Amino acid sequence: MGAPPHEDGSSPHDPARGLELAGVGVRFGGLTALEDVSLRVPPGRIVGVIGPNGAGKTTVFNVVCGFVVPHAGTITLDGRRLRPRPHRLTRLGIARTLQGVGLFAGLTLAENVMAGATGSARAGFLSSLLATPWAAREERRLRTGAVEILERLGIGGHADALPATLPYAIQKKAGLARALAARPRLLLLDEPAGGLGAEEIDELAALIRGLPAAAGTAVLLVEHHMDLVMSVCDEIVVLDFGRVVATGTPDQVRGDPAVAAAYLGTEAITPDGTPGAVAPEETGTVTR
Ligand SMILES: Nc1ncnc2c1ncn2[C@@H]1O[C@H](COP(=O)(O)OP(=O)(O)OP(=O)(O)O)[C@@H](O)[C@H]1O
Repeated sequence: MGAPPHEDGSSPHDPARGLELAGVGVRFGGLTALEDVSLRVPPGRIVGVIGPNGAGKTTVFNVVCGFVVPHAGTITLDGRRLRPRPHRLTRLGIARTLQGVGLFAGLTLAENVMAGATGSARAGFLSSLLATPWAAREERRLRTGAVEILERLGIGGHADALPATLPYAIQKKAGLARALAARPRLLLLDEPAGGLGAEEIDELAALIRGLPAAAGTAVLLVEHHMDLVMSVCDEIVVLDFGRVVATGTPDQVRGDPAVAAAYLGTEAITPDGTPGAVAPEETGTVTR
């Protein structure tokens, strides 16, 4: 057994723990967005958060990023209490992709990824300002690392292109590359399938599946697209009205009556993530 937790809810640093939310509660005025939410994302694992509209998925994402401060509970990363601030995430070992793309429009893909590695959009300024051999070497090193990541995601050929000149799916991958460049302990993926077609989502799923095992990264995925969630996640946490109603493997969650009840009475969620009145027995999907 490990050492006991500290008074503030944290434990001694333990890189095997990953992200943990314990008893997290969030209120917006009189509305309870999260109530007693606990979940764990161990290193090297992908955990998905799903739930009907308004269930609290984005709020989970926002408390981990520091956009929303919970009134109750604790958030720890590798045993250490997290008090996240959006501008300090890189330093805390956290990277995130955004619902849209969020790349710097004036920077090439490689420069965007370099910015992800340094936590600053000023990649390239260093050598132009200092003009020292050291600064030039450092920039070459960053660029080599950036191009390697882009190649790993299959978009190395676009390293010198500006985002707006590329298809949306490539821009989304570049957003992922930028997040990976920070070598995060925790990677937060916010609706990565948004705006992509079925084939592009399959490709993305394959990429996401390959991420954490290689780097030991903990991945938290918030996503509406059931097929992506079911195919990439090791574990799924289901929220309803801000509470965890089920946790388990994709198969366990699919067959859980509490999950079906949470989704009951609203549109069916089909495997391609589109709404439609499809019976669960026909599709093997969760309906609400
Ligand atoms: N900034 C805010 N101010 C007030 N209420 C909010 C705020 N953010 C979220 N809420 C409310 O908190 C609840 C949870 O919202 P949240 O966006 O986390 O749900 P969600 O599961 O991500 O929903 P969706 O699937 O529609 O994106 C909802 O009732 C929502 O209206």
